[in-house]
Amino acid sequence: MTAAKRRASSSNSSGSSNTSGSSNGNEQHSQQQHLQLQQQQQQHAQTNEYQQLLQHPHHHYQQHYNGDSNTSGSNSNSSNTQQYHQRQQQHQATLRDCSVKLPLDILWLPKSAMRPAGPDTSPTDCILVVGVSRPKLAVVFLTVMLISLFLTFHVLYDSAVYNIQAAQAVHERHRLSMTASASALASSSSSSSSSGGSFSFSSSAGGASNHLPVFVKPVPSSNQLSHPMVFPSSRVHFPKTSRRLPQALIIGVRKCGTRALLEMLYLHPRIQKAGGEVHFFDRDENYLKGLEWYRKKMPHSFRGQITIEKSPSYFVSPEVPERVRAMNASIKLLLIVREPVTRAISDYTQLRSHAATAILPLAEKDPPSPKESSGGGAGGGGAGGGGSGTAAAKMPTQSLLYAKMQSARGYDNALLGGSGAGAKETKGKPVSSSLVRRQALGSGGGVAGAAMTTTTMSPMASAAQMAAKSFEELAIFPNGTVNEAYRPLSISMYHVHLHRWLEVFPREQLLVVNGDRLIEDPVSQLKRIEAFLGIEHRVNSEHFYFNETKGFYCLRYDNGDRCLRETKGRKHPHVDPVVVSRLRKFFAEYNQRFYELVGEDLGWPEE
Ligand SMILES: Nc1ncnc2c1ncn2[C@@H]1O[C@H](COP(=O)(O)OS(=O)(=O)O)[C@@H](OP(=O)(O)O)[C@H]1O
Repeated sequence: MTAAKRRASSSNSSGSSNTSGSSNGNEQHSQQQHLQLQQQQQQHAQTNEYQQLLQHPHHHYQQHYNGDSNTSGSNSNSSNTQQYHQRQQQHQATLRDCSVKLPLDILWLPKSAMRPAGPDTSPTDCILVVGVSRPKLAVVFLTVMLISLFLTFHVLYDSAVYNIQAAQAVHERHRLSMTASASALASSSSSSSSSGGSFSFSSSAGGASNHLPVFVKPVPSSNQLSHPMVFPSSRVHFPKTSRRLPQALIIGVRKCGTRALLEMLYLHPRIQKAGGEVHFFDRDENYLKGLEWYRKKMPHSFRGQITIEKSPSYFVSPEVPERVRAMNASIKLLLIVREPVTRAISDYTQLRSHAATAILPLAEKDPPSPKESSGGGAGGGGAGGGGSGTAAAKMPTQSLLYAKMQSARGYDNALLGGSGAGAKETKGKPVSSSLVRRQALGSGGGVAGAAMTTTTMSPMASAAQMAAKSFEELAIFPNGTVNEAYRPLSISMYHVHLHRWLEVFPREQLLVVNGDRLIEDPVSQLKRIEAFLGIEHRVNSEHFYFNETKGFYCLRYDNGDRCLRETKGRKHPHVDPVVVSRLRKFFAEYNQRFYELVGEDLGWPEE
């Protein structure tokens, strides 16, 4: 207690004794003052004790305990003393531990060190004085701690964001695959003929994204991040997905296993695929829509993934190589080939199947008039062609089927023996074909094709003929010569088409995949392709199992086993071995030229 306060206290107390009997009011007043004074004295004593404690904590602590034992007076005994000593030893051990381990001197204060913050505050408001012996070190220490905390948080945040995005991408991949399957079912009649019936079970993204139902929310584009960022994106690169133009193309050949190849490659985590055949480079109406249109047909992919699209008709369309180079001169090209005669028979089998499916429903109803169907093609009849849009709307099924058949005729009239008006394309979108024929076949082709024009024959008759003719009839003329203009045969003249590609792209940019080997031993072919694409070897035998019923390898994805659809691996019709032999001899020379171009002998039989 200070001297001034002591004086005030004594004068107050003497004043109160002097006036004690004078009046009740004075008495109450002096009692209040006395109480206040007592409180102040108490607080002052506590402050002194606290200051002593800060200066001599050990000493004070001892006194504190001593005081306790003194108050208990005669009750103090040996067990109390023992307890006290034990507690004191524990306490001192704590002090020693802390001061040794840390670079800072930390003073642990007992609970009794907590004191009211000031005379005006309530006893519950306490202050704790923290003393730092080395303030600079403490600042560094605290800063390091704060930075590590921040970085830890940041790393956790980033990994959470990454996981969310990755999950979204996987979900999107699956969702698009499901949607594509659904839309493929819905539009199978209009698309299967044009895609050669090759729309697969697991098509995803790409063209399929076009058909997303309205209730499916699109994935936010790469440029819009749907989460707040700790750092600006220029400094931290979150793995983003976006639609990218393909870095690799499966350019053909039709019926050589292009779908199987794409699905097998899709087993690789670095590969993203466009689901449907986009036909960007070979169809003028698509090509004129521009690269942005094409890009939007591509699936979402992470940076570092390779987007692949396959449209087998690219291989045989003369304008395609230049167009592809204009998009990306360093693009990687995959060409899958198969023994040419088997390929031609496979082609014939598919064309005949399309013709048959086109006939069946039409036979039950009157065929639509040519006028009604004139605007159609695969896109369906209606207003665009000058036909009756209303009529088309009233008979969607019939129109669709008719359109499908017409589109099949575009290529499939080749089934009747020639290249025909629409022979260049495969999806009922006629583009000038004479040039193709001249380039591919020289002067020999087109005789039979010219004899059979689709305009002179009713669709049903045409389809019926398509379905009725045998492969032998179509491939070999009655005089025994080979019908080179027959489309399934002309496509099998690989060297003609490849020549055009190699005029535009260096040989190293093109990998020839053996389709016959892909059927028998997919892993060996995929290993080559992985190396060619510059991605690590990931697809192995665990990803496949042989399906006895189907007679083909089926694929093991993370979420289940799948085989290609039944349009892949159709049973081929029996073809007269004499015809097969005749055709093999015919192709022997062409095959040799092809081997020379690719620098590899694929060993196809010559008779
Ligand atoms: N694993 C597996 N499963 C099923 N089918 C397989 C497989 N691997 C290759 N193939 C062969 O692929 C042939 C179809 O080729 P494409 O996919 O290029 O046809 S299409 O041009 O897209 O229509 C198809 O031809 P066909 O047998 O004549 O139907 C198959 O022989």
